[in-house]
Amino acid sequence: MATTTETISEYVHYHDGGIPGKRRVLTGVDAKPTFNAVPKIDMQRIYSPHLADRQQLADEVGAACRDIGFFYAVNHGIDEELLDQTFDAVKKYFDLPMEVKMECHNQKAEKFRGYEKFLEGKLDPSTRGDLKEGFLMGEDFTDPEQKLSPIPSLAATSKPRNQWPTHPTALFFRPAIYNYYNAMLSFSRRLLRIFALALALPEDHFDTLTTHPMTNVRAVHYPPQPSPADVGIGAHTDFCWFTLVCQSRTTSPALEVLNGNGMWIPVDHEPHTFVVNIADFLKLVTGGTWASTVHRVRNISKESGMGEERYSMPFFFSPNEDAKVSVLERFRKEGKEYDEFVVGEYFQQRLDIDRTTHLDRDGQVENTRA
Ligand SMILES: O=C(O)CCC(=O)C(=O)O
Ligand SMILES: [Fe+2]
Repeated sequence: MATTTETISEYVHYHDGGIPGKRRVLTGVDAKPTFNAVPKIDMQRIYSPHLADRQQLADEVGAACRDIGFFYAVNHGIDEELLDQTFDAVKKYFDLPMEVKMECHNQKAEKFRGYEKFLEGKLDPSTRGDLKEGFLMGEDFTDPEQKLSPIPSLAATSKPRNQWPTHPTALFFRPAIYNYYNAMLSFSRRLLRIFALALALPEDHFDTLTTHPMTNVRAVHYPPQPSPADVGIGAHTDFCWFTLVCQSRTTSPALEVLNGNGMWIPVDHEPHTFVVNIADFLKLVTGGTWASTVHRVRNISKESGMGEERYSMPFFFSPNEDAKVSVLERFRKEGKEYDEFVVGEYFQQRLDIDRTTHLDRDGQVENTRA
C-alpha cells in the first residue's frame, strides 16, 4: 500500500473487514464527487439538556458519517490537562527499557493485550511491518478500575485479560491509562446516543447493546520513518463500532484517510481534539449507508527534516461481546434476508485475520465505495 498509494498509481490497496481490497485512483474527468477534507464538529451540544440541540448535533454528525466516515470532535468537554497527562505517561512508558516493556509482551495474552514490539504488526504485507510500538488494554472484569460485575452469560470474562507492568519504574502507567479510558468511555456512551439520533432512532436505542461494551485503548508510538516505503500502520478499516483518536503534534500530517477517488486526505493534528471514525459494525448495521473509511498512518516528519516522534491514543468502542446485531430495520431491503451475528465472534475473527492474512496481490477484491 505505501508503495502503491501515490496518485500516479492505478490502484490503492488496503484491508477492509479483514479482506484485501483495492480502489482505482480516479483523476481528471474520471474523478467523482467525494470529500477532500475532514470536517470539524462542535460537540458542546452533546451535553445540552435540550433534545433539539442534541438532534441538531446529530444531523451534522450523521452527514459526516455518511459522506466521509471521519470527523474531528472539538469542544468535547474532556479535560485537556487529562489528555496532556496521558500523552506524557505514554511517552514515558515507551521510553522505558525494552525488558520492562516486554514483561507484558502481547504474545503472552489471548487477546493481544499488552506491549506490541516494532514491526510485529503488519497490516500491509508489502511492507516490512508497521513501524510502531503499542500497548493495548481493554474491557476486563477483573480490573477493579472498571467497576464491572461479571455477566453470567460470559463466564470467560471473569478471567484477566489485560496485562499491566509490575516493574517499579512502570507503575505510573496503569492509573494514567485508566484516567483516559474512563473519560473516553463516558464520552463514547454519549456519542453513541448522538449516533442513534442521527439514524432517526430513539436516543437510547443502542443502550441495551452496550451495557458491558467491548472497548480498547491502544497507546501507540510511531518513530519518524526512515524510508517512504515504510508505513506506521498499513491502510485498513477498524473493526469496532467507532474509534476516537487523540494524536500528538507532528509538523507533517501522519494520519491519512482514503477518499472515493483513491486519494489520501491528510488529517492534521488539531490540539485537544479527537478524530472520530466510523468502523465496521456501524457500517454493517446501516447496510453500508455509513462509511467505515480506509485510513493509514505514515510518520514522514523525517522527510520534512523535523524527525518528530508521534504518539496516538485510539479508543475503540464496540457493542457487548455477547450482543447480536444485524442490519437495522430501516436499512433493510424488501424480501432480502439478513444474518445476525454475535459481536464477540466477529471481533475474534477479525483479530485472527489481521494476524494471519497476507495480501495476495493477484487475488484482490476491488472496492470502490467512497
Ligand atoms: O494513530 C492513529 O492516528 C490511528 C491509528 C489507527 O488507525 C488504529 O490504531 O486503528
Ligand atoms: Fe484504525
